[in-house]
Amino acid sequence: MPAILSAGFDIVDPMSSEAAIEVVGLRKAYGDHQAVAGVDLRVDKGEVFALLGPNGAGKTTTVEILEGYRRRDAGEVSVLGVDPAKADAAWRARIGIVLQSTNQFDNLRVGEVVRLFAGYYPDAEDPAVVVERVGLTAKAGAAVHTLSGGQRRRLDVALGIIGRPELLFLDEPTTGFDPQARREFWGLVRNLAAAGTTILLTTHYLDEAEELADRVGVITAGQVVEVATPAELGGRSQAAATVSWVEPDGPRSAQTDTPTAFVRQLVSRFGGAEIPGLSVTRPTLEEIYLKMIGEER
Ligand SMILES: Nc1ncnc2c1ncn2[C@@H]1O[C@H](COP(=O)(O)OP(=O)(O)OP(=O)(O)O)[C@@H](O)[C@H]1O
Repeated sequence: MPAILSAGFDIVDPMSSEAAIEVVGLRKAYGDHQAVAGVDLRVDKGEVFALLGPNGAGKTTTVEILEGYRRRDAGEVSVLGVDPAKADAAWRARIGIVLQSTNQFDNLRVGEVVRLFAGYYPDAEDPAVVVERVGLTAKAGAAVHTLSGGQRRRLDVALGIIGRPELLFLDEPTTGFDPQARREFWGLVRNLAAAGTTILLTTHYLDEAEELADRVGVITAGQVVEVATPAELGGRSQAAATVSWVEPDGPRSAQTDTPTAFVRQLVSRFGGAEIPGLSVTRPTLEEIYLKMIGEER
């Protein structure tokens, strides 16, 4: 070994130094069923990454292995530079997990539960600040069992972020939220991301993935079939556009790779006048995603 390394320097691989999560060839079977069948994944530090996939695709199994809650059968896994299967309390304090609600703290008050969790971490955030960030200040003195479903989920998020995690796991975080609560929650996630927190999100809401994620990974049948930005997934950015408009005798639409040229022709045909009902659309993330998983099934 060169002297410089034996003198206590770490070997830093420039390719992996900015990865929060690196997974190569991850496998996990339950009995005969191969739930995770060779997953490769890399999430960069500071990134918001969404895992998408149909029910039973292997998302939760993968995430639980990354969280250190489930053993793998094979593969290499590094989370914040540590193998979660061998992780200790110091590593655990660096990650945040938003668990599905338990009934354990039902009789405590919101502020009390957050303060209780703050005591588990070496460098916890001020509980009152976290309660404010998740929009529960007005409920700080309320018993947990009196919260609505959406308020309860915000409390789960508060408990996930109280330890100032470098990496936050959010498993289907807005299930059961009303539209306004979802938007407020998205704002909270954006603020966390802006402050540098890496976030791994699983969701069945394509609009949520599109709003929040820098990149999405689609898992089907235990394998990652594509990783891309929401704008580029499944060739979306190159997909044909649909131009729609209304002629005197009824609505029309056309698919085209050159919508600008198409609209220019329409403009000249309408003599420069306003074209009734004109719209130009590309496939939504949901349409692209459903096509992708339909092809995989
Ligand atoms: N503890 C377990 N024992 C046996 N089989 C399991 C267990 N947990 C998950 N499975 C199976 O492994 C497969 C992957 O499940 P997993 O929960 O990882 O999928 P998922 O993508 O998270 O699905 P969902 O979107 O429904 O949450 C499924 O077929 C599931 O039935």
